[in-house]
Amino acid sequence: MQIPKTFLSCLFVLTLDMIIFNKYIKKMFDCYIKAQTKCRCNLLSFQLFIHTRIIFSVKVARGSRTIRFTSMASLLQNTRELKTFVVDEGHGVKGLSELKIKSLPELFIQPIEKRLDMSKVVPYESIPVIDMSNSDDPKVGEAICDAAEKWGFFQIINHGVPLSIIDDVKDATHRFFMLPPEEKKKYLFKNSPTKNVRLVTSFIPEVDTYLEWKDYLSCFYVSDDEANSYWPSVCRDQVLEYLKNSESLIKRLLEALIKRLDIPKLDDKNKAILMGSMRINLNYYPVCPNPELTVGVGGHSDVSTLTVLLQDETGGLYVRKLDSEDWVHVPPIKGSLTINIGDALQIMSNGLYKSIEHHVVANGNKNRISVPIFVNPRPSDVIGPLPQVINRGEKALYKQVLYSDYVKHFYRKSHNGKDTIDFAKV
Ligand SMILES: COc1cc(/C=C/C(=O)SCCNC(=O)CCNC(=O)[C@H](O)C(C)(C)COP(=O)(O)OP(=O)(O)OC[C@H]2O[C@@H](n3cnc4c(N)ncnc43)[C@H](O)[C@@H]2OP(=O)(O)O)ccc1O
Ligand SMILES: O=C(O)CCC(=O)C(=O)O
Ligand SMILES: [Fe+2]
Repeated sequence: MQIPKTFLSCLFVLTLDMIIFNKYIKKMFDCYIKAQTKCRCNLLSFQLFIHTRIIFSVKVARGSRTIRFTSMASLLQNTRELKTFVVDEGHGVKGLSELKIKSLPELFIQPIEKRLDMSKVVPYESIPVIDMSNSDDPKVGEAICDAAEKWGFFQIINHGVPLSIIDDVKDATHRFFMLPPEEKKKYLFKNSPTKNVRLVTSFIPEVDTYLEWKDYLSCFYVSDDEANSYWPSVCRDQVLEYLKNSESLIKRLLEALIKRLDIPKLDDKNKAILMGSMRINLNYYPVCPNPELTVGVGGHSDVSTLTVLLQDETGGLYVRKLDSEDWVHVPPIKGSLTINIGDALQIMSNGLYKSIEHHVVANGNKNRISVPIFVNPRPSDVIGPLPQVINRGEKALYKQVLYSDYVKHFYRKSHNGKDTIDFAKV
């Protein structure tokens, strides 16, 4: 097979002596030719490591056949170059983690106050675990409302979402993140054909001064047709199936929660404001060289009505205990789901239910995934304390706000504990 002409116009950023270079370039061309003839890949990415200090990153794209050689030292020292590699080229922190770097680049070193202080973790406390097998039983409903008031977080077992569907969505998450960067890059906001699907590293890399050690794919559900057209095909069916299978669970949870707000049932009107839109994220937290210096996700509360969180068996999610400096670990329980109240429900319940700050630590040994379903009002809804709550004679603690304004406010700043809700305070 012929080597394409454009191969000759390569960009070299070399810190290598030419003898080593010649030896490895020959290997790379061999690899390229083999892969082109055997696999018929559109896009290939080879990364060869020499010692652990130098990386050759060879990218061969059908449209723009380019080869780029970058020294690992230069990549790690130059924050702009590193941000481009991680954020803009589809490598993500996963790509960085796979370079087997020995120490965390400065870009990811979080100020000490943003990291979780492990001395504040209390091992003897845990969030409630609720068995949902008999969810019509008033005692189960009471347990859900108590947990939402006192903890804002609880785990559920026997929730009715089949284990096979849960396993499929976990596999699908791994499949998506295993895609080569050239493939994942298609879902970066700047390339995605829809604003409802976006692949991101950290939280808001444009705003975060120090990046978080997390990649995520965020999909806002509009319709099956839209999902079929735009969601990544390697995970789309499993993610949709998981969303569909969670719907009845979400309704049962909301039905239980609104009873304590003097709302007898979930009708079309309150259903729209409580669960009118869904966003599902696939979170990937790769192995980190210095987990103690960074965060997976910094302390934040969700802006949802409620969140249904699926975590794998790794652990690492911590929840702040209500009105306290203590933190509690959420241990993985096989087949369980974690539920947390978001800001929208804290606002609608006039503070009865608590949207609690939570935090994910980075891990030095294992890649971790999690899949939150954010159950939300519709962007066009105006939210505020519900009339049924105010009719009980309570003073409104929150203003009426357009939900999309609230969410945009959340997405314009880095994580900072519970500060988003100030936007809606009276
Ligand atoms: C991601 O890491 C996280 C997430 C979280 C917790 C997340 C949640 O609780 S998600 C629940 C969010 N709620 C919804 O998505 C429900 C309703 N959706 C909306 O209200 C709208 O879709 C919208 C988000 C407001 C977007 O409105 P629209 O005007 O149609 O769309 P855009 O113009 O594209 O976006 C406006 C604004 O928001 C930014 N943005 C939107 N989506 C995302 C996203 N997925 N990731 C990052 N940023 C997003 C966008 O950049 C725009 O900003 P401007 O400043 O340019 O206005 C907890 C912890 C995490 O680490
Ligand atoms: O990964 C986790 O366990 C939690 C993630 C999270 O808090 C979020 O995506 O909002
Ligand atoms: Fe969260």
